[in-house]
Amino acid sequence: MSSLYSLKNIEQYYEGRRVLNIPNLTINENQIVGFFGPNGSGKSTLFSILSFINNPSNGELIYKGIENKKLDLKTKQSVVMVPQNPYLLKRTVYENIAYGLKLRGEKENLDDKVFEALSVVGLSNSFAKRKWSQLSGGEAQRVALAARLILKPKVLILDEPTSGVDTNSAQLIKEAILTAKQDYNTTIFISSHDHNWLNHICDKKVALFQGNLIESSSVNLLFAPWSKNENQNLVKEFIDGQKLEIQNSFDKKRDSIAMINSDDITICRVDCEEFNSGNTLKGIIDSIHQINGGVKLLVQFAICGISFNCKITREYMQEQRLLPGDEVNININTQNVCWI
Ligand SMILES: Nc1ncnc2c1ncn2[C@@H]1O[C@H](COP(=O)(O)OP(=O)(O)OP(=O)(O)O)[C@@H](O)[C@H]1O
Repeated sequence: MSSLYSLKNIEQYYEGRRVLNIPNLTINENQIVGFFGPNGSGKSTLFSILSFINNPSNGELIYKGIENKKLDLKTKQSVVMVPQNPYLLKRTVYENIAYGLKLRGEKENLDDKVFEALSVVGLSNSFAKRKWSQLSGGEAQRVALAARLILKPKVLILDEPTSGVDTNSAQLIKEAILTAKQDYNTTIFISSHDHNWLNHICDKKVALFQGNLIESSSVNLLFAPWSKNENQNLVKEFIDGQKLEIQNSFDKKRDSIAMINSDDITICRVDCEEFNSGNTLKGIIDSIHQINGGVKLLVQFAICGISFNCKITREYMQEQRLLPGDEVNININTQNVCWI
């Protein structure tokens, strides 16, 4: 797999304030990379740099081995973005989808290409003649996506593509993204607050916090509010009364965010007796799916609605008879927690 992007010491400043700081990031071709992090963490800023809309204040951005400032227009045009609130032209769906190709003077077989793009996003041909104003939020989002997919881009950047869409549209968007990866060899970057949806689609997940890249694989972020116990350690109190005490956290502020590596979490069936630590909680498995080419399984589970993940082997899953919907014991080793 060859590297498509290489970022070194990338910084973005707005009004004298640094909002992005990425010492090193390499992204390979034909990957789906998910970006997540709280509001204002720098996802859109990073996307505007990766799509060559903005030049970074400092640092080196290399795309296909070429410095960003030396890229030609055609190469830059092969990277397309669907922004958070995509704008549709006040015209028909057909004209919206055909617009990019027309602009590039590629008018051959336009009808077929528009219908193919519609079908990739799960919309029938009858949508072609609809006006932009006759679409639901989820349909408008998919039309905006179709308008980029028709260009068969080298890189497709999607800024929160599922915010405000229903589960059916989210599923259709997911399928369209996978088609782009498989059939057009597109590399895809997606930002989303929906960890479960991201886990099902991404080859790699990257967390951003206050402009810093935190982790490039599965990570668990536990946000405020925190309470303090008698040892002055921070304690997360879940709504059903369960508590998670973070060891050696007496010097941390109550608005801190705990970062728990998924390797520090072990799950076990309810009848398992191997845990004796006080930090054993109960949760429900949401999903189990393959990562790292099937070598490991990522288990997504929730403790009182708060999502976590950990990694297990297939053998462990079979031995423990773990399935989505199961209640499990969750042991969290809090000795290695990082704070951000
Ligand atoms: N043009 C701008 N001028 C000044 N500050 C900006 C500008 N664009 C973004 N910022 C600031 O940069 C920081 C990062 O913003 P950005 O939009 O990249 O975050 P985000 O992670 O995409 O957030 P969200 O999840 O809310 O979309 C924020 O503090 C924001 O206020």
